[in-house]
Amino acid sequence: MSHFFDTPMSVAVRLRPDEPAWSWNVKASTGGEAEHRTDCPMCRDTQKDLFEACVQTRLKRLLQGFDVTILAYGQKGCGKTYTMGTDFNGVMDDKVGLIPRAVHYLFQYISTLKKSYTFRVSCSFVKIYQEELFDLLLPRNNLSSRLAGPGLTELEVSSAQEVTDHLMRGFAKRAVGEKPSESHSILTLTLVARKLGGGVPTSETTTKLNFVDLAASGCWIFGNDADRSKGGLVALGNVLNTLAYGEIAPEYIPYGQSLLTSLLQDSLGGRSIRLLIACHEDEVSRLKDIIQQLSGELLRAIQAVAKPDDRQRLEDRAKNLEKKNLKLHQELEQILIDTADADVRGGILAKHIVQSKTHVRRIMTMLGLQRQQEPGPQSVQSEGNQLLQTLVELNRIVSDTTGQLRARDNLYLQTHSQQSWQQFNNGGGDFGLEANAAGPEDHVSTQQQGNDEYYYDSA
Ligand SMILES: Nc1ncnc2c1ncn2[C@@H]1O[C@H](COP(=O)(O)OP(=O)(O)OP(=O)(O)O)[C@@H](O)[C@H]1O
Repeated sequence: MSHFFDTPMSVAVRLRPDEPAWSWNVKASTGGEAEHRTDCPMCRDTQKDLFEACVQTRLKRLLQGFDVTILAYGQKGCGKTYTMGTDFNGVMDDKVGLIPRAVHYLFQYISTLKKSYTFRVSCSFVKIYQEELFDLLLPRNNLSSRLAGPGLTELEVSSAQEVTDHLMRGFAKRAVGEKPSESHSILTLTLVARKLGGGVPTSETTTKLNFVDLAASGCWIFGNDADRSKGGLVALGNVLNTLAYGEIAPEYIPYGQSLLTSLLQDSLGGRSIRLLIACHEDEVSRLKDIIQQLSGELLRAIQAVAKPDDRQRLEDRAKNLEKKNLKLHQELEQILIDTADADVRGGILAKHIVQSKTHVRRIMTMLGLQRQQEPGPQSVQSEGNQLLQTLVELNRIVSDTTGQLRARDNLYLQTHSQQSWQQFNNGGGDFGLEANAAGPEDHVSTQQQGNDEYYYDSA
């Protein structure tokens, strides 16, 4: 925290330490007629830093006759309770908020002044929910009680721990019935200081220290009355705005607009020091959260209305078919290596080619169906074309291999025939006519394997 102006009305902006730094000014406008602008320090500091920079010095003003009111304002979950320490759990660690720190500091401070003063400190703790006041310190039951006549419980306290014990008990009651974010809570310490002169009191000063953990708001406190349902927030804004004009007679300050402002009347105007801590969540983080939330909702909506994804299914099917075809191709190559008989090879080749053609036709049929609904996905077409290329290549291999095998067989037969004829001519004679009937030319087939039927027109 850089610096802080000790003025009657101050505004501090609190950002969580993990949020990115950003600068801003708070502008409190009253309809354009008067304008009060406060340069706010960056409050991404620790609880300790915040306390030391903003609260500590103000506590000393209590003994100078000033009421001190510290208010935490902001949207739901932005750290009002954390900042105030209203949810204190009894452990004084780094995370402890302003209230426990302040009461410890205050009791330590007044203990150093005992030679010149006597002190009486009392504590009250209330919540305001929908313009009703609930006493959080009534000892007789565990629930907060709506006030009806007798007035607030004020418990005398002589140590910081007594105050924090009351705070913890009261906070537990605050949470009963509705969410803490829907109610205001006010912890008030009333300090009666009697100045000693010659061992006897010579003067008496009564001052109040208020910690106000406001209900969550969705709007900035100044100049926006959209949040009227939160009751006191708008009234508080009106009071603070009016006070910002300067010297104004109390009857013109709209304290009566809400229970909150009525209760705090003495501590908001006159000789009071007010600190409003605007707890703020980072806008970028908030928008990111919204985007994430909307993305999730969109996805869920799509899943709810979408039919099964045919395109994906077709692509998966095409890939499976290509894998099968590749396997066939590998088997074929192995057969070509292993098999010596040309006719057997030819038969197996023909079978595989038929299988491959079947696969291709199935893919093409699926793609054709898909195209009737919308343009076929490029990836599926590309799969189909690749498979066709494979088949064309396969066909070429088959033709070449068949041709080579036949040429070899023909050569063999020719040679064999020539040998036979030679043998025959040389006088073997037993199979001469048959050998002539099955002349070498008849074994040579001119079978052609045209490629045309494998081409797929992807247009
Ligand atoms: N500056 C901070 N550093 C670390 N944690 C924080 C800080 N501010 C808030 N938190 C954490 O964020 C959570 C919400 O904070 P908190 O309850 O104080 O918000 P709130 O404004 O009081 O909420 P509500 O409006 O619901 O009452 C808590 O778990 C709190 O510990």
